Amino acid sequence: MQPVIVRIQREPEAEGLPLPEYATPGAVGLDLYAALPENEEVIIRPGERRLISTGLRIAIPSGFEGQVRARSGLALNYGIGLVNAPGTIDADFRGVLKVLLINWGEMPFTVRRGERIAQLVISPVTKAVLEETPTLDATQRGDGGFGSTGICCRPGTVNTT
Ligand SMILES: O=c1ccn([C@H]2C[C@H](O)[C@@H](COP(=O)(O)OP(=O)(O)OP(=O)(O)O)O2)c(=O)[nH]1
Ligand SMILES: [Mg+2]
Repeated sequence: MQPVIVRIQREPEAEGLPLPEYATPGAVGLDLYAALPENEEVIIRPGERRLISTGLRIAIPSGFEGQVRARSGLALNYGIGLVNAPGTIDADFRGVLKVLLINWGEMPFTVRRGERIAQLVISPVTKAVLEETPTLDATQRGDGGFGSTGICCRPGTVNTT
């Protein structure tokens, strides 16, 4: 796999923090660090959402996108997710990358400087060219969706519980 170069710039708030990094050689997400001031913590109460800065600006090359994804450990242990999961980082975005956390759990969750709050996946994307047409080709699925093949079970079986 040929790595793609993503240029990154730190704001003063991110000085002293590690750059986002892959936790293991096979990891696909770069862990993102909260760039809160040293003496400031953010408490997210159950049901609340908070925007946390990474203090970083990045330039994703054209043909790629960034996806901000939740960390499953925070989700499992504290109910912490992303309101806009996954967050979309456009290739032309040059603002400060931020993470929109939400507390789906039962306990207040505290975010402190330097904590790994989410992960950034860089993915290739394709651009669509829309062609308007009066008819579309027929398919086996047709208009079916939203559980048309069966809600929970093997296709064609009925959930009786
Ligand atoms: O979790 C996120 C999601 C987005 N962004 C930044 C990068 C992205 O390129 C920009 C716009 O995001 P999006 O297109 O999802 O939001 P929008 O509501 O459509 O805003 P806009 O009108 O600016 O596109 O905001 C973040 O920093 N974090
Ligand atoms: Mg947008």
